[in-house]
Order: sequence, then structure tokens, then C-alpha cells
Amino acid sequence: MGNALFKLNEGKEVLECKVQVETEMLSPIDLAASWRAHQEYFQPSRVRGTHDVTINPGLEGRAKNGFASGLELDLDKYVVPTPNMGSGVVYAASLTENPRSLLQTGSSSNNDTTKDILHNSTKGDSSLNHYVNTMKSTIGGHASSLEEQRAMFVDRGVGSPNFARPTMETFSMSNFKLDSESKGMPAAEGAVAAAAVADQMYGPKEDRKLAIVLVGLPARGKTFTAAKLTRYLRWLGHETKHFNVGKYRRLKHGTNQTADFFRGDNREGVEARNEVAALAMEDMLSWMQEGGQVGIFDATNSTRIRRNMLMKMAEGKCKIIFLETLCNDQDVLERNIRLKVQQSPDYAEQTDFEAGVQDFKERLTYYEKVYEPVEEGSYIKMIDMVSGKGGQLKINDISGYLPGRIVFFLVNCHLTPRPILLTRHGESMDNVRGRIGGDSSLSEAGELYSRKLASFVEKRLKSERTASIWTSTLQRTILTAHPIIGFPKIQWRALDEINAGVCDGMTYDEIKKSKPEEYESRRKDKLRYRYPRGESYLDVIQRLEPVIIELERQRAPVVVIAHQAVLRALYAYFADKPLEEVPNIEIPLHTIIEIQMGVAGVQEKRYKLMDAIHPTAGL
Ligand SMILES: Nc1ncnc2c1ncn2[C@@H]1O[C@H](COP(=O)(O)OP(=O)(O)OP(=O)(O)O)[C@@H](O)[C@H]1O
Ligand SMILES: O=P(O)(O)OC[C@H]1O[C@](O)(CO)[C@@H](O)[C@@H]1O
Repeated sequence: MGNALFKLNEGKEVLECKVQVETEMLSPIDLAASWRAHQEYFQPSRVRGTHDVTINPGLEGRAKNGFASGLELDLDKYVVPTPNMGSGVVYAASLTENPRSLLQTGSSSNNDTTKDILHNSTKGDSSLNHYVNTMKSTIGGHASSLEEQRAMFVDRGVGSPNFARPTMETFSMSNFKLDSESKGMPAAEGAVAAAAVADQMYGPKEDRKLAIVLVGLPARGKTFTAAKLTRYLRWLGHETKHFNVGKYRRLKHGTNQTADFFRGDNREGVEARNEVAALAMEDMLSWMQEGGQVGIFDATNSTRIRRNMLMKMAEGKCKIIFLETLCNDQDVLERNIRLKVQQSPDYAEQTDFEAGVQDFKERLTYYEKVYEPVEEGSYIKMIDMVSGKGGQLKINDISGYLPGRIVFFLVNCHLTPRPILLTRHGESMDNVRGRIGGDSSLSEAGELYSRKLASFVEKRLKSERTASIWTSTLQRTILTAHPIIGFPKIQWRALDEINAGVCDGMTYDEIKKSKPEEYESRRKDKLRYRYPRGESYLDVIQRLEPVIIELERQRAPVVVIAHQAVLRALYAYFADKPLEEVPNIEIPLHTIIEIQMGVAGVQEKRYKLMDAIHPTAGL
């Protein structure tokens, strides 16, 4: 227990302040340092008491601040290069997993189960058996024990050395093996972590491994949905991989199959397609043996016999949930087909676009002849979900933590094009001083940025009267939003900056000097490191999940005015960045990152409205 009495002589008035902190880590020196920082920079908040939601505030913003920002009329003058998402659209299937056995030489395994299953599902064939023999990489026998170890404890942040890790002695459940040395801790936190431990304790092995098997006619958004779901689950810390059978087919049989290859009475074509489907399934199951948790199996899987083959292969190894995409909107389908012919490697060499469209439509008719909608097992049917209104999900036999979250995510997704504008608050007084956290107001440069931002929003969203402005509850974001008028403003506690705990208000140098072990822990593992009485990046990601769901659900533009760590986490979701990279993503001050959500997936554009005046700012 730490007690301190602070006296402040403000002229005649003496302010006394008793501080009592329950801590074994905050020394009186620390307390004095943070009190001094607080005193030195404390300014009463200028926004305290503003409502969490303000709808269409009056013109005071314009009258008071005007637009002394003098933005150019042509916003493209502010466009700066995007670091990596690029403006070109990459074909989603190309980003999926590569076939193991097609890329590894010499690896073979006689997987009798697969041979029998394939034989029964396609009446056997010599080339088929030969092919099966070249299948699949070896399965690491050690994997299951490694996999067992991975899921047992969740690293609640490598934080202060004072938080002892549980040891075998303190952990009574005999069936857990503590592996405190390896970094094999799940990169999960919060709800995900709790579920992981619960699954480990109670869930049968099959439930802990989940295969989402896509079903649908071509151009129904299977790959699009598979890629989006993969991105969401990875962002939450679930080991997730996307396996696309079309990619396997192209690698094994080339990219110039005409529609005939897909005829239901083309025996060779059917066998070839089943072969690569089985190969992809083998690879996915092998990966799960090595620790993978959620496999997204992306193919048409258009017949019961095919789906039965997959269920037999998965028996005892993972739970299968079919995810069927259905679309009855002919305009959407026509657009999809044209997008496919534009983007798919199947038509990369097709010089006559319309001929390509005709060939794809012919392929479609062959699939329609044999298509059997899903009626079996656990399934989710997405029906006309494109626009975000009027569509629906039909589910059957869905239970458990992860399937429930997947359903909730999918029911909120749609393809209505809209921009999401991400920007940090204007430069703050603490940015200038290099101090972290806090609730400081804006510097002069930050106030100038707030006016430029208002002008930018006015121009960029002038035709969007249903847009909204989201801020955190900290004054530097609320003040940045203030000059924007004509749009509802919403304060999210979840958008508050990462909580630096006992380091709040300090500079990185002060932390390095007064708390070297904390500084070093964070340097070593910035993703999982949790400030004492504060947060880790994994904590921030978990608290941002409802924000992501709401951003997916919105059909109108949203301007998110937040903070460096928070925007790193949000950007990582849209840019599908690996979790390990999140804590170091560049999110410069006075720059707007425009995420364009639409029918071709996620694209990015950046506008830099001005430089940060102070070189240390934006740390
Ligand atoms: N739920 C959906 N319903 C209808 N169209 C969708 C849906 N989701 C995405 N789309 C649109 O469908 C287009 C094609 O999607 P995608 O390439 O994923 O089709 P696919 O079903 O995987 O086709 P194929 O089986 O030929 O690979 C996407 O560019 C997207 O605009
Ligand atoms: O994780 P990092 O790199 O310390 O960045 C987060 C920090 O960035 C800031 O938003 C600005 O320095 C701090 O308030 C916050 O602690």
C-alpha cells in the first residue's frame, strides 16, 4: 500500500491531495514522477461533459473555427503512397495456401483412408491411385503434443516479472503439461483466450479443430467470404488458414481449362477435381495436426457425394460446418461473373473478354445441373447477403463459442461499397513532449489539422449525408472532431488509446530509466506485453472487436478519429496484417487512411493533409 500527501501552493490557496495506491510496483519515486508529469502538463479537459452522441451539431463549429485550413479543392493533391495494400486488387484465391505435396519433392505417404474414400467417391482410377501416392506431406507425430501444449495456458501478457507464471505445482490439472519455455503460447487474449482454455479443458479434440467448408455455385462469393472470415479469425488470434481448391487445380492441371473440364459427365474432369479437393483436404488436416485451429476449405463442393468424401476424411479430426452462399439477384450474378473473368487466372490468357464471360457462363450451367444444396450436417446458409439489407442467414445444428462468433460476424457483413476513413487525432501537447497516454489537448498544429480535417470531410463526404464521426472519449480526438459539422458524432470508450497503466504520462526514456525490466519486456514482445495496471496490444484488439463488427455492419461512410495503437489494430484487420506486426505499423499523424470496402474486397488510399510540426511528435 502506497500513501502520499501532495501539497500544491496555488498563490494563497494550498491544495492538498492524499494519494493511496494498492500496488507492489509503484515506488514513491514513480509516483512522484507521474504526479510531476501530471502537474506539469495537466490542463482541465475542454470537452468533459460532452454527450457520447451528438447529432448534427449546429454551425458553431464552422462559425467559430471557420475553415482557415485552406484545403485545395482537389483532394488528390494530398494523396500519398500506400505502404503495402496497393491500389490494385489481388485475386483472393491467389493469396490462399499453397499445396504442400505439389511443392515438396519426395514427400509421399500412402494414406489408405484417403485412397479408399477417393476410390468410393469417384469409382477409383489408376491415375487417381497414382496421384494419391504423391499426396500429402508427413504428419509430425510430435504435433499433437505440441498442439496440446499450445492451448493450455493463455499468456496474460509478459508484463511485470512480479506476475509469476503458473508452475506445475500450482496447476492441479494433471493432464496439462506446462511448457513455460517455448513461445508456443496462443497469440490470443480475452474472450478468445478464455474459450481456448475452456475448449482445452472440456471440449473433445474434434470440437477444437474447425473446418468451415464452403459450398456454392461459381461466382457466389465463396472465396470472397472465405478470405474475409480468415482475416477476421486471424485478427482475433485464431490459427486460421484458407485452402482454395481452384488454386490446387490450377497448379496441378494448369489455368486454361475450358468449360468442358467442368462437365458433370466428364469423368476425367470429375476425378481430377476430386483429386485436388482431397489433396487440399489432406493438407488442411495435416496442418491441423500441427496446431492449426480453423481451416477454411474453399471450393464449390456442389454435390453430396463430394461433401460426404470430405466428412469421411475429417472424421475424428475436426468438426465440419458447411457455409453455403446463395444469391438470387441476377444483376449481382452478372456483375460477379464479369469480375471473375476480369480477375481469375483461369482467364488471364483470354484476350476476348466476352468469350471469357460466355465460357464462364457455360461452366456455370454444368455446375447448376449437378448442384445439390446443403441439407446435411451443421450448416450456415448465407442468402442474398450482398447489399446488407433483406438478406438472411439460415443455420442448422450450430453450437459452441467459435461457430457462434462466426455466425455473428457473417450476419453483419455485406458488400455495399463505402469508405472508412481512419485518422489519428491532431498533434497533442503530449505528442510534442513525447509523453504517452494522458488526456492532453491539441497543440497549435493539432488544432490546424482539426480544421483541415473538417474541410477534407466536408469535401470527401459532401454527398454522404448519412456518414458518422467516431472518436474515443479522450479530448484530443473529440477536439479534433469538433470543427466537423453536419454529421453525428459518437464517442467510443473502446477507441481510447492503449492504457499505459503505471507508465501513463511518462516518456519512453523515463520508462527505460525507472522501469528497465518493463521497458525490456515490452521491447521483446510488444504484442503480448501488458503495462502493469494497463493493457497489451492483444487486449486492445479484443476490446476493438465490437468496433470492427459495427464497421462491417455500417452501409454509410465512417470517419474514425482515434489513436496510434488503436489505429494500428484496426488497420491490421483491414490490411490482413499478421498479429506480430501490429505494434509497429506506421500510422503517421495528420494523415487519413481511406479503407475502401466494396465488391472487389478491401482497397486503400492515403491523404496527408500536413506534416507534424514537431519532430518528436507522433512517437
Ligand atoms: N455473399 C455473396 N453473394 C453474392 N456475391 C458475393 C457474395 N460475397 C461476395 N460476392 C461477390 O462475388 C464476387 C465473386 O466472388 P468469388 O470469387 O468469391 O466467387 P466464388 O464463389 O469463389 O467463385 P468460384 O467458385 O468461381 O471461385 C466477388 O467479387 C464479390 O463481389
Ligand atoms: O505502442 P506504442 O508504439 O508505444 O504506441 C502507443 C503510444 O502512442 C501514443 O498514442 C502516442 O505516443 C501513446 O499515447 C501510446 O501509449
